[in-house]
Amino acid sequence: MTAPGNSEHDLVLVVDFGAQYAQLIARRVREARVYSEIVPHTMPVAEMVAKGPKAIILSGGPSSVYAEDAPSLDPAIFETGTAVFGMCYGFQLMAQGLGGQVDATGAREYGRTRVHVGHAGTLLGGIPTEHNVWMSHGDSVTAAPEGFEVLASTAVTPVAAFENVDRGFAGVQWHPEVLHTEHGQKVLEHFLWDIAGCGQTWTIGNIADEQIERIREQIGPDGRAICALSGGVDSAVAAAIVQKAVGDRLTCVYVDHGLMRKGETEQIERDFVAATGTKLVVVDAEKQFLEALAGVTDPETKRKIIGREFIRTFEAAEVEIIKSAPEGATVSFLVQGTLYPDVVESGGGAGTSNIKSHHNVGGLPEDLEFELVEPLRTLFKDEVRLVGEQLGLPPEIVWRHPFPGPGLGIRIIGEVTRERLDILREADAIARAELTAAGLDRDIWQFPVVLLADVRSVGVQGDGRTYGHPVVLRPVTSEDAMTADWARIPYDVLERISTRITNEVREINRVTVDITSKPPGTIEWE
Ligand SMILES: Nc1ncnc2c1ncn2[C@@H]1O[C@H](COP(=O)(O)OP(=O)(O)OP(=O)(O)O)[C@@H](O)[C@H]1O
Ligand SMILES: O=c1[nH]c(=O)c2[nH+]cn([C@@H]3O[C@H](COP(=O)(O)O)[C@@H](O)[C@H]3O)c2[nH]1
Ligand SMILES: NC(=O)CC[C@H](N)C(=O)O
Ligand SMILES: [Mg+2]
Repeated sequence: MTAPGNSEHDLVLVVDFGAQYAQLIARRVREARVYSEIVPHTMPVAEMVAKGPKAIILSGGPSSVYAEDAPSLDPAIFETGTAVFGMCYGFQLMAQGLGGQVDATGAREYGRTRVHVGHAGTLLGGIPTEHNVWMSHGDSVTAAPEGFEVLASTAVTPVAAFENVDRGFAGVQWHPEVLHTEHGQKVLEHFLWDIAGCGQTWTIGNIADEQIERIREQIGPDGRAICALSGGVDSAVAAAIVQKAVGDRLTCVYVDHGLMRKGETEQIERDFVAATGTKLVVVDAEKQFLEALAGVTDPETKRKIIGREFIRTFEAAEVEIIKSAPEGATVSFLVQGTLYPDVVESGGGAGTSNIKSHHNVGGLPEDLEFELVEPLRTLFKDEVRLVGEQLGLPPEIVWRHPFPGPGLGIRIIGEVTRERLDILREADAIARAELTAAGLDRDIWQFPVVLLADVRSVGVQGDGRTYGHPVVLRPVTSEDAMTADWARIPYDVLERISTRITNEVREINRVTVDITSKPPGTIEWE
């Protein structure tokens, strides 16, 4: 995305307090046709002001405003004459910095929460009095600062939104930037357009063309690259972009680590090449991965091992590729389909918590010798799907359910063994087949099946006692994986899945459904 000229477009700064959603806020601002940039909370106010922002948005964050080492906000920001909007932690910072009060009231709200709009004001104008928003907080504003009007409340949070339009200030306890919050974009637009007075002049450029150009420069005229290709949409789109940039100097490498689903490797070997015409090398690395994972149960340790073994596999593949490449050729670039959620969940922001180390970001080994090429690193899945469609990739690839790089390894709770993988593969194949048969693939974002391998429960089958394992069905709806809701799968479909799994997979005698949203849960169990 090219920076706008200073005078041409209004600028909104998103101050990042370690939020999961800073990049999402910046994106929503751009969708409101206003240019935005993210800055760390450590940037001095004078430096922010020097950028000439029309408005400043304060993000959420993991800390408590009253904690000793909490990222703070220089109150000078409120004297600059710039409009300010706070979300969650940012809202709490505004309350604290302007003379209100924030406390740990014990009222915690995670996920879907009903808000009641008592007084719409400018911020909540035209929005239904009762609506659902997505919350993720443990602290609450207990008193709004003087001169502010309280606009909304929830059953346990008396001050859930406020504004002082004369000074250009507003804030909400919830997350208007996430998909699951109703009317979130409207709230943001009311702030940007009606309170801060931002002009609607910004248009989003053509992501694919911009990236192709950038990658052509990064790899240079002679460089060669390998692409870590999984058959999923992210790496397919990344590969397509890089192929357009450097042509056949790109080789794709698919790793069968033994943690894939039933039939997946065969499908990729067959369909992917047919659909895209890429050069594909398939590496059988099952033994290597399972040996490295033997005896390991801790989720983060699993993730780091898998991340490391991926890189070791790519290094070995590189050596093979060079052997058959023209004389003097070297490969030093590794293309990955890394998306922004992979980065932020791995703790890759200013003060951002490490939620889980994605194998392709936080799970990379320290001695990585490849230079990474990640054309999708600032994007979200729905944007990637759009780029995939623009590039002409077939719908079976663009709309495939995401499947994490560590595969079934992070869906077996306990040690990963070949036997357990086979059990899970069977259960997973049944769940997927029934979902497809019910015509629900496009309604569901993802449908992990999780094997609780160290848990056993008593059952009765064929008049005899069984002592088997439970599986958890985890169907969710989402658009970008940043937030998710549990999917309301029809009972008859659940029934078919349950009956088939317990009939057909001998080791499983119980099927359960996970009905937790994200937050507080994540999509995967590990
Ligand atoms: N089995 C694999 N072989 C080679 N590379 C892989 C494999 N699994 C994952 N990767 C690499 O890790 C990246 C991140 O994995 P991730 O699952 O997030 O993306 P994806 O598989 O491309 O898309 P999707 O999210 O649709 O599954 C991939 O884009 C790819 O570069
Ligand atoms: O390639 C990946 N490598 C990983 O290490 C990884 N961990 C989670 N995921 C996927 O990311 C999305 C969000 O996951 P969570 O809600 O479980 O954090 C979901 O779509 C998950 O399937 C991963 N993908
Ligand atoms: N999501 C957030 O910004 C949370 C703010 C603060 N950590 C709380 O729990 O209240
Ligand atoms: Mg994948």
